[in-house]
Amino acid sequence: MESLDLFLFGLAIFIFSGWCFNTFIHLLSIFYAKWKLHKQHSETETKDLPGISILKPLVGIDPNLFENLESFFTMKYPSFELLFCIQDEMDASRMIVQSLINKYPAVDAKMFLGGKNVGINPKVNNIAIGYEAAKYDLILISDSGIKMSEDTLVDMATHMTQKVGLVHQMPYACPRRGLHSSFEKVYFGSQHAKMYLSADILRINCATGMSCLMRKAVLDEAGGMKEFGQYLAEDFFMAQAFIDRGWRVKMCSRLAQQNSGTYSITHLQQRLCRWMKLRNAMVPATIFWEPISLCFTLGLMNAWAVSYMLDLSPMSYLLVHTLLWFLLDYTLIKVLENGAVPFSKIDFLVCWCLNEFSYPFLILQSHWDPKIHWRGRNFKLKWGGVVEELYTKQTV
Ligand SMILES: CCCCCCCC/C=C\CCCCCCCC(=O)N[C@@H](CO)[C@H](O)/C=C/CCCCCCCCCCCCC
Ligand SMILES: O=c1ccn([C@@H]2O[C@H](COP(=O)(O)OP(=O)(O)O[C@H]3OC[C@@H](O)[C@H](O)[C@H]3O)[C@@H](O)[C@H]2O)c(=O)[nH]1
Repeated sequence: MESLDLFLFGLAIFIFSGWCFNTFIHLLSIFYAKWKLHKQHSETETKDLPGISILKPLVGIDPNLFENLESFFTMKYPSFELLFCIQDEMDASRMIVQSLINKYPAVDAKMFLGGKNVGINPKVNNIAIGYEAAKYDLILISDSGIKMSEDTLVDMATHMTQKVGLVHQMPYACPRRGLHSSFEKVYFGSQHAKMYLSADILRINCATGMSCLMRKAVLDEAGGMKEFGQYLAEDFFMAQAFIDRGWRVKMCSRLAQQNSGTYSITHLQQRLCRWMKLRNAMVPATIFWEPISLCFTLGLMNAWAVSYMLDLSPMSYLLVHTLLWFLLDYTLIKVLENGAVPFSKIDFLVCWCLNEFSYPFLILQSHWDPKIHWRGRNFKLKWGGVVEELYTKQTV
């Protein structure tokens, strides 16, 4: 009996320490975001910045594509080229790109059609020709849904100091209409931001590939696009290749403004579930840690722990815990917004609850259905992250 008591007491201490650690990284991420993000750059900083080849993989169109791509033509940066990689020759995005090239003749922009089969990852295949044609030593891979502000490239390039090999942007979202837009902001501005910022402080590889500036020579040394095309999470393996070679991977001070015109809560959740499947295969420790780092799971576990150790009411503890977590998340999103949050506190509460209650089901789904569906294609992931494509039998 005594040894069971000892075990339970030890377990309660362990859970309580996990809670303290989690609250510490929550606070740390807020202070780090306040210190790191939204830095201004002087005019003199922009001088002597190196040229950048920007790779834009495109497949299909959405209502905001023109606006998003146009933001690349209007950036303030000494020298850059835009390399639009269009997966399918008949793709409607071709017309949008052509009209922008005509509208901004002074901008160095080219189009590449059809990609090149270097592996399984369709995004990597799509950018492979543009990658080979890139004329600068730095390349920026930037997804189609990203909208750039005028000074983002300057911010990224100034982070590319001597020891740094890869500069990435933390994912966030532009304000759009409807609750689903607020939901996207709440997810990326709270749960995701806390982990992403903490990972950057602790130098854990967490780089998301939607906006990544990289030294091309290092990618070439690692095997080029052929090497990364075998993985679906090419972003994780690219960042790892830099770390393995002794380069620093750094987050910059501008957020990646996702502004796709096609968005809904279900669409976002399916995307998050796809990312979760990638994480489960590449970093299996997250299978254990991710579920218990959620507000209600950690809260319930710690409610038992504190009631066991201190004879506190688990219910009142759970209420205080949830309120504290909620307030920390709201503070974090305010810091990311660098001003007022563009929706009401009630909307925040609704989206926050929706995310906290639905996320455990996404975790279950990621294990239940391990196949990956991405833009109409199906893939099977192997442990380690290597992927193979699954084809559906066509019956005539
Ligand atoms: C009691 C508290 C313990 C805290 C443990 C936290 C474990 C959290 C696990 C996972 C959440 C990470 C979310 C990060 C966003 C990654 C987004 C993503 O999946 N992107 C993919 C698609 O672009 C990409 O291929 C993956 C890149 C990296 C995945 C690496 C995951 C490891 C993350 C570890 C984060 C630790 C945070 C620091 C906590 C101490
Ligand atoms: O078949 C495809 C799918 C996607 N893509 C391009 O890849 C980019 C990202 O696509 P999506 O927006 O569908 O996907 P995500 O935002 O979830 O991508 C994210 O997760 C998977 C990683 O490999 C990516 O680096 C990351 O950005 C877009 O620019 C898209 O045009 C292709 O070129 N071909």
